[in-house]
Amino acid sequence: MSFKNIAVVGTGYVGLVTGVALSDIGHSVTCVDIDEQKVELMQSGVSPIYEPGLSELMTKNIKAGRLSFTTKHQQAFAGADAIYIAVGTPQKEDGTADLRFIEAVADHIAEHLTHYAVVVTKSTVPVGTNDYIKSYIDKHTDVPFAVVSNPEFLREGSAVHDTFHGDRIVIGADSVVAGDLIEEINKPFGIPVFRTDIRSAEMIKYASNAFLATKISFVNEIANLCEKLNANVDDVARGMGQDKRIGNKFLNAGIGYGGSCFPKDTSALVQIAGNVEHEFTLLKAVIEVNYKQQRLLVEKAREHFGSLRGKTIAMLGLAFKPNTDDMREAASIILAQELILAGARVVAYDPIAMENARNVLPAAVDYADSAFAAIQGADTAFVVTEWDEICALTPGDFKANLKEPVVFDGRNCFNIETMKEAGLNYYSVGRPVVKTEKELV
Ligand SMILES: NC(=O)c1ccc[n+]([C@@H]2O[C@H](COP(=O)([O-])OP(=O)(O)OC[C@H]3O[C@@H](n4cnc5c(N)ncnc54)[C@H](O)[C@@H]3O)[C@@H](O)[C@H]2O)c1
Ligand SMILES: O=c1ccn([C@@H]2O[C@H](COP(=O)(O)OP(=O)(O)O[C@H]3O[C@H](CO)[C@@H](O)[C@H](O)[C@H]3O)[C@@H](O)[C@H]2O)c(=O)[nH]1
Repeated sequence: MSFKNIAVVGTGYVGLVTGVALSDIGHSVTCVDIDEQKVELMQSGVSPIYEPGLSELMTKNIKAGRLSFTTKHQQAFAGADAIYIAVGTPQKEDGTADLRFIEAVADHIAEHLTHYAVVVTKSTVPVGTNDYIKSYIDKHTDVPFAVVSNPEFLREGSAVHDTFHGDRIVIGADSVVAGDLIEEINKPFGIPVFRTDIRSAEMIKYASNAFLATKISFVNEIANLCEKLNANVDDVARGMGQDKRIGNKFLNAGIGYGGSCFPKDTSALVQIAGNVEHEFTLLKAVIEVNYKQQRLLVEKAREHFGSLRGKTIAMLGLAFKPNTDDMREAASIILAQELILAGARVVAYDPIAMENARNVLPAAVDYADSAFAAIQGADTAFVVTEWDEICALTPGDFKANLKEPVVFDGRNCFNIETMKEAGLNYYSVGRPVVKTEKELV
């Protein structure tokens, strides 16, 4: 195996983790980003994002001389065998993918490419985008190059683990030689490789995310039914999941999916379908179910209290999932907005995402230093993200600190029986409501 020179463009969750992992398996990697502050941090060995295990691996490979950072594309591309594109493809107002950052990278490649290299697209891009990138660069340079689609499947919060232990690596290439190079680069990971054409690879990414989002909205609809029929969705999901054809993953009912991928990628796929005059009815329903689900706790609290005006609500967990500092499309944003609009006071806490949260939550939100501090003196608590620290609160903690013994749990963190024994009113998702004797009279 010969190690390669690799440039990675964009050092977000995908680019930085990819660059660090590729250097760890032996390649010589230069990461380039336009954000000077970020690059300065990374040059000093500090990761600008929170991702378990990333900092350690970063420091190790910088020290080994295999990993460096720059703001200069020309420097990163010099001598590169492969140029990985890992910039953002956010959602535009109409739901389509914004390819501005991809086009900017294509411009850089056209300007600075001096020798044959394989351009590898890691970013999630609509079907046909790699063809567009190819023709875009082609128009501006005579230097030969190939384009390969290599979509990324890592999850935030376990990005390093997923990169080393992924289920598959998808390589979409029209040039066999270029596909072979990317397969060779990835060989040390020891992960099964799936080879296909470029457009199918692009579609695999959207189809995978849309399918996972569908699983979540499906189980959430089952949860809503369970509430009306007095069944328990946790048991229903466990019973369903034992059928190997269904599988037990991604069947956790709750307040829906957030994050930087599912919301934008499901919307983009609806648009991609629309562009070829296909109405993706199923996916539209998945999105609609999620919209309602993200607002569920406010509805439940309104039903319990009547008015929320003047109530103080401890919001426990702000990131879109545990083990990340990412606030993109987090349910906490919607919940905080709705609560403030209803005249409530919100006291928020998250172990890691608080700094990012301050930039996106309404200005009226107050912050606490711990989960425990957040519930002290609050009327009620909303469990929004299932961080260990939050799930470690005991029913006794809630009972002793909340003004009213009522908890709204959006992630089914707590045991119904123990909440009942502690004398709490406890609302979760798709499970029987626990009401104190007093309430039931
Ligand atoms: N976040 C995830 O978990 C995840 C997983 C799989 C796939 N993806 C996809 O990967 C892509 C990247 O996502 P992300 O979350 O890592 O994005 P991000 O927003 O966290 O990071 C993008 C980075 O690119 C940099 N950048 C923008 N333009 C640049 C340019 N011209 N040159 C150099 N750097 C530039 C930005 O400064 C930023 O640091 C998206 O298409 C996303 O859909 C994301
Ligand atoms: O059973 C479940 C599983 C997840 N979620 C929610 O779904 C969202 C997304 O979770 P997860 O998929 O774990 O995190 P992401 O980092 O967004 O990862 C998804 O999006 C990435 C970006 O495309 C892909 O690479 C990954 O494969 C895909 O899992 C979060 O809000 C979770 O709370 C549920 O509500 N129930």
